[in-house]
Amino acid sequence: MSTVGNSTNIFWHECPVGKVDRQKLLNQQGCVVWITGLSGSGKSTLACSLGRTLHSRGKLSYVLDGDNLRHGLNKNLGFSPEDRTENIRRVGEVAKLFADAGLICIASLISPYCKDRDACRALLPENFFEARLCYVFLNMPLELCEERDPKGLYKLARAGKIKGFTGIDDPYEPPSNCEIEITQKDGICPTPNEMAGQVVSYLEDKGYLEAQ
Ligand SMILES: Nc1ncnc2c1ncn2[C@@H]1O[C@H](COP(=O)(O)OS(=O)(=O)O)[C@@H](OP(=O)(O)O)[C@H]1O
Ligand SMILES: Nc1ncnc2c1ncn2[C@@H]1O[C@H](COP(=O)(O)OP(=O)(O)O)[C@@H](O)[C@H]1O
Repeated sequence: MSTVGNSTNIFWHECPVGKVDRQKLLNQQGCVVWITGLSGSGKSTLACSLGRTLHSRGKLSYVLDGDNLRHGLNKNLGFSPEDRTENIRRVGEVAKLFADAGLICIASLISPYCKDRDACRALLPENFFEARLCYVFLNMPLELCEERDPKGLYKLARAGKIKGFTGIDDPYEPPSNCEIEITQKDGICPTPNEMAGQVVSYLEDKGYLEAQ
């Protein structure tokens, strides 16, 4: 019996079918690929490209996209620092469940604050064989993201019509400890396929695309 947060008198129930059994069934290892970067840096594009590549190789993945989750699970959250922290915490917990289910979970959120990303890392500790987290920093310059501006949000933020927009009047704290960093080469952004290839190579090297 234990107390966790505000939950008192709670019990943990173990099920007979475990993560290792599920991983054998799927012939892969559950893990979390967490894509972080500015709005417009290409997070959703990479997430979809990676999901497609893994699917074509017979690997089961699921995309948790920040924008999409704000249509449901996180629809009561805004963009204050506290709400962003709660957003990342919830998605971290959901991603952990997906990884435990044996899936390759692709989380794609701005996740701008170091402390929130660190908290997710603590949730999925590297040395704990049941959980794995790989941060992918989509390190694209603000100028490029602003030039792309597919939703017109930078324009609204510059005009003062959106307050607290990441990169404009709310900070993006670049990660110093990410597993993969994707940048422009000679001023050219890698294609979505190339970006996905970089992540797939990492997953292959780690052995995550085979059962344990
Ligand atoms: N103030 C502000 N700052 C940043 N982004 C904003 C804001 N308001 C709305 N949007 C839209 O919300 C998307 C980001 O949601 P996330 O859940 O990924 O954000 S966060 O991780 O909680 O910071 C983001 O989507 P992406 O462009 O895909 O990143 C925007 O479409
Ligand atoms: N590797 C890329 N090369 C060229 N354009 C890209 C690339 N990745 C994304 N884009 C374009 O940039 C814009 C923003 O991409 P998106 O995936 O929506 O970013 P985010 O999810 O980070 O907001 C879209 O119009 C998309 O087509």
